Amino acid sequence: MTRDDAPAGTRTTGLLAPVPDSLLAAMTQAGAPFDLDEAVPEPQDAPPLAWGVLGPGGIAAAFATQVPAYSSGRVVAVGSRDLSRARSFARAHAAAGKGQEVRAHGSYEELVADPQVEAVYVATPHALHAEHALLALEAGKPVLVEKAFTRDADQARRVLDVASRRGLFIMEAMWSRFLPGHVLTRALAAAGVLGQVRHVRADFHEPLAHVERLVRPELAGGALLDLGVYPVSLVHGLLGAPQRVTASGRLSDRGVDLDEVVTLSYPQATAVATSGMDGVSSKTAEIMGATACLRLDSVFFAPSALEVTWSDRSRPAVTWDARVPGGLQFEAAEVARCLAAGRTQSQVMPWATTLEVMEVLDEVRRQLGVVYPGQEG
Ligand SMILES: NC(=O)C1=CN([C@@H]2O[C@H](COP(=O)(O)OP(=O)(O)OC[C@H]3O[C@@H](n4cnc5c(N)ncnc54)[C@H](OP(=O)(O)O)[C@@H]3O)[C@@H](O)[C@H]2O)C=CC1
Ligand SMILES: O=C1CO[C@H](CO)[C@@H](O)[C@@H]1O
Repeated sequence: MTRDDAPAGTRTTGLLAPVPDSLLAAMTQAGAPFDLDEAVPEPQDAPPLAWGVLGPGGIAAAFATQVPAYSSGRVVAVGSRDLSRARSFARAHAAAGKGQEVRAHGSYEELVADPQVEAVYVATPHALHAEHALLALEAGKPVLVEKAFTRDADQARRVLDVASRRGLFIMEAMWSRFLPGHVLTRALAAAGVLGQVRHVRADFHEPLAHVERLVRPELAGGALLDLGVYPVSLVHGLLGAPQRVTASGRLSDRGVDLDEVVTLSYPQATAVATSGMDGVSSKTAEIMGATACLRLDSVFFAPSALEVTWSDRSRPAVTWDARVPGGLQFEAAEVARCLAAGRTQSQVMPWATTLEVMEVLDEVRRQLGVVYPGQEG
């Protein structure tokens, strides 16, 4: 089905503009007709879910704004190390709570024990994700853990092992994967619309060297876990786990990575993922196939537009305005759907994907010589 019968802007929780018929037709010609409604279900149609936010920082505020605004989910509680911070977050987000108060807890332990909380969103610095995910799992709660999933693959294995043993849902909050622009990108590549994918390039550099959680090695700072995880995850979503990883980059005086160039090699393809926290980049990505190139316009991890250009110059380029309001509602809706279906992992962001991405990040840091406190032995 196409969206051409829906005036632009009517599907305000999903798409602002319909996908061009020419793209959908290219997919059908390639033998894989694409049902956008099935691939990107409306977040408003997901089962309702009551979230508890663990760590009321910057992204937690975006989550608590976007999830109630654009999906059937709502935030019912927040936990902070400091009750006054929890209270002020709860006040700020009460209006979005669909008539329900947001309960403020002065500890993470109290948050995960709150009987009204059906799922926990871990939004703390990278080094603490494992500890906080385990806290929620031990309390019997399903968890959505901000990216990067954990400090390293060892921690990821430990967390996934506990989720598996307890039969509880857990997912890395790699929100880009659930955005319509990324779903369509993967579908176009998988259908062969671009020809065989030969090369992927993506960059994410932003001047963030003033951000405390990114400069501190004990919080697993550095560009890679914060920014580099996006291009690496994009490449993984298209090509899977690489055969070989090579990396070079610069380190700060405190020993975190300021930037990196990561090359991922596959039998039939290559990819270059770059990231950095002391420079500016276009934040674009290109997927270069044998017959066409797909460009994800800035920012590629929440694309404003997708453009396909063909090697056959007589074929007109196709551009789609891929913007959506919010963005975090898509991953939250996926959690709600998985829980309603009794699943412990998402098929879009499965545990194996998270682990393989973490293994790439580990290998990059090994080659750069970044060792976080606690990893020495
Ligand atoms: N999906 C996205 O677009 C984005 C994702 N992120 C991810 O979200 C996570 C958090 O990032 P962000 O919101 O920017 O971080 P912030 O620094 O804004 O917030 C982190 C929160 O963690 C809590 N915390 C617990 N222990 C510590 C500690 N030792 N030091 C500092 N804070 C601590 C704090 O809450 P309190 O002390 O009150 O309990 C704090 O508010 C990261 O994993 C990051 O990669 C970040 C930005 C965007
Ligand atoms: O995920 C993220 C998205 O972009 C931010 C920068 O603008 C990052 O700091 C953050 O962790």
